Amino acid sequence: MDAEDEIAPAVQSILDAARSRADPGGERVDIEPRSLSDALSATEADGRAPVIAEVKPTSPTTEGTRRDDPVELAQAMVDGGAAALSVLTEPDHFGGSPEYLERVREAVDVPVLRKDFILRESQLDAVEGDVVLLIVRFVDDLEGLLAAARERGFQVLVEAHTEAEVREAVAAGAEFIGVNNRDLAKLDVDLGTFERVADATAEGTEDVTLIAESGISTPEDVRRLRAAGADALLIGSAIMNYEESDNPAKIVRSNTERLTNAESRTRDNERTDGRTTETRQS
Ligand SMILES: O=C(O)c1ccccc1NCC(=O)[C@H](O)[C@H](O)COP(=O)(O)O
Repeated sequence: MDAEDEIAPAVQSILDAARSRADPGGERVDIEPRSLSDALSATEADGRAPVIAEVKPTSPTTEGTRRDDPVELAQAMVDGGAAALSVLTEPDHFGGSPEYLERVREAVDVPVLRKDFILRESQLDAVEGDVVLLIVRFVDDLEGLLAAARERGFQVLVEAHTEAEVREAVAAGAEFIGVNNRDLAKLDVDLGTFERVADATAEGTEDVTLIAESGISTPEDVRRLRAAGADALLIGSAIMNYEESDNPAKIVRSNTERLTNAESRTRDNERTDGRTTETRQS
């Protein structure tokens, strides 16, 4: 898909900023990553839904900016049972920074995803993380960038929004594919996106870890997406929007613990769509 095809002005602005951001300079990173597969499997084995909890101070669809210490937030998310963390490093639209990621990764022992809009190889070297995000729609040479990320030791979460993008990600060799429920053309969120795309690509993604992204805010949402085939769930706003009377650990916990009794596991069992799969390891 053409990156400039139908895109929300806020997303165009994010892309423009990513294109004009100076290269980080310095050395090429060389990472010994914490395994995302192992972290997701361990949570699963513990009878909980694997949640990747996101530290996102603000976003184009959020009002205001949270000024909480990212390290305290991250620790609360891990205390709440997050299998892994995602940290925004995009500064201009999400209030993130590579330094936040560095501090968070030092403070926790779960894998940390660098959430940013990476368009070219040099941007991979801004900071060490365990996983980087590449968005199919925005990357010109997905295979090349995937290889460049892996050469540095990163695991890669390849983000898609449509069936065609998932197929592109699979063809490029992605092991982790995120299906974003947020349409970057309009910024609407529709959990049905994951359901439709996972169903349409069931044949072909058997060996892929599928992650449902965006718009997930209740244990019911988690159950619904797990039933549709999500191996893990990426949750940002629902945690970041916690009220003063609440806390992020409690919100993460509510989205994992309550699933213990749900009959929703997908990949290790016979799926409701009749697809039988094996336990995923990579
Ligand atoms: O979050 C946004 O408003 C946003 C706007 C434009 C492009 C990307 C955006 N978010 C990136 C993400 O992928 C989400 O932060 C992530 O999936 C978590 O979503 P949510 O739980 O809905 O915060």
